Amino acid sequence: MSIELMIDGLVEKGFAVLPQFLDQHEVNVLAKVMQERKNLFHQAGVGRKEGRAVREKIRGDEICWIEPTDPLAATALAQLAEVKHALNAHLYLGLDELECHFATYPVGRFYKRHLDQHRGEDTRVVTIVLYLNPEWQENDGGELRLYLEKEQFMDIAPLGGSLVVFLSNQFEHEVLVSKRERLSLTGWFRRRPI
Ligand SMILES: O=C(O)CCC(=O)C(=O)O
Ligand SMILES: [Fe+2]
Repeated sequence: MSIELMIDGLVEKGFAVLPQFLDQHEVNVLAKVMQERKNLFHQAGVGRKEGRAVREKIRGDEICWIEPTDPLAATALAQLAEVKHALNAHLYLGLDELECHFATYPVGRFYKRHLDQHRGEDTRVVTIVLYLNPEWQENDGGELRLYLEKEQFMDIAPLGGSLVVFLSNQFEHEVLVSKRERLSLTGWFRRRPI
């Protein structure tokens, strides 16, 4: 993995894509962990606090939160901790913990355009998405569409092992309809509340 390239991308554009951040073996391990925890997943919601609700026309993924000490996710979490250290060392972001969950989009599901940082007191600073689909094909859909300036956008296929990193308050994004079950580990590096 090339942390330098990631830092350059974040400084210049606010986002970076790192293909093969995780090796195929580790991708398979995590995909299997997801499979084994199938009955711990629940339908994801949108909104905050009392307003939080499941709205499948906005967001159709099912999620399962990951504890920082989860032994079966330890390799990936250690690599992500290195990412955090690099971000803090080079960009002085003051990132603290990683809040993360596994997510699965069953066939036909999507997540409409949104921003990850909620208005108000939210401390999510950097979004990371690590894809766990070993054999994703071009026509399987499920791309992450990242909105750039002037309504331009970039589509990123959820290829197994690739990591996408972006500043949470700067990029609206959406997940296009997935034609196959689509797996990922999604997370947010948070800043300590002041
Ligand atoms: O899975 C992805 O590509 C993005 C997921 C996402 O936007 C989210 O969970 O907030
Ligand atoms: Fe998002």
